[in-house]
Amino acid sequence: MRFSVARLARRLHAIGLENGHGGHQLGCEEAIATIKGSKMLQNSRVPVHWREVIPETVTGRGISQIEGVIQNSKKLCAAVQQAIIEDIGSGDREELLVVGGDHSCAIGTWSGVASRLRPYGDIGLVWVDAHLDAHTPNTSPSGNLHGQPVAHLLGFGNDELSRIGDAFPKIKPENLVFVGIRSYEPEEREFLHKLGVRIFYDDEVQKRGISDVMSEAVDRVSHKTYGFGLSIDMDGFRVEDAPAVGTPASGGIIADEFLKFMTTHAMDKLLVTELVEFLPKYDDVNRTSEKLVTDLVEHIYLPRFARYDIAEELDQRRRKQAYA
Ligand SMILES: NC(=[NH2+])NCCC[C@H](N)C(=O)O
Repeated sequence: MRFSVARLARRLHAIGLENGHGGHQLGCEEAIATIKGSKMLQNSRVPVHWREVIPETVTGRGISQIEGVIQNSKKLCAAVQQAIIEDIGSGDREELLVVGGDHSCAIGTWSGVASRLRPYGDIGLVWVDAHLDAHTPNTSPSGNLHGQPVAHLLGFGNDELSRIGDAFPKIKPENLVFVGIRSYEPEEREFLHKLGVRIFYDDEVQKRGISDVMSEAVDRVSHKTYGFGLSIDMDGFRVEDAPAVGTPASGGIIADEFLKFMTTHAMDKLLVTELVEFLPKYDDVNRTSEKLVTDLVEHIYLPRFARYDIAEELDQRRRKQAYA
């Protein structure tokens, strides 16, 4: 049934988690309201149907937010599981987008997807980011939970957080790849290297180009899996392409080339996309980050919805400054 017939998906369903207290700076909790109200996104060719928006539970800042993140992760996981029960985000007709929030939301998102699809197979994950986000509470220098989702998804760290959805690790190291990495602490790099996780650092991306790297990344996470997820942190892109972030890092992915890849590579096994770390109050006068969020949604999903080759049309739309 899956992947054997042409996809005729018609709707993009979205789940939002309004979380921000896992971040280094506050403000990502405002991303859902901005994206929901975005005229650019409403005028895009991929209308978003909001299924559910989950308010954030706050218990503190830094590591004191861990109780809050446990609550938020459980709620987001349940919402994602329910969507997949309804055949949304499971590789069939209906597509699922999860919007954060700070990147700690990834624990809820991918725990929901992995636990629900476990009877069918493992899931893969492409983690597009400037950061590795692979600390445990013991190694994190900042205590911030947005720097810790990956370790928990691999089955390490806080017991409650690593057992959201079910008691098993959510991602196997061989089914995880990072793209665009350029800011991390030695402990998290060491941890991932020991597990044998493939990391495409920013210098490799600069050398090979994002298209070449992404096609290898997608191949790797598709190989032995039921399907894969895409977790996109806005700070993975160059600051000029995505200014509205709380932890910017120099270098980064050229958004235009990333978007072009999305229209030229089939990504048949993509299950769910997650967009995180958009911090609206830092957007510029042209609302460059809001435009990139819109472009990402259009470039990832329009090719999946259209029956004809959409690459050229998207190319033209991207170049048009009409939104600003
Ligand atoms: N999702 C993010 N923006 N993560 C940034 C993490 C920064 C740093 N490695 C930390 O643990 O605090």
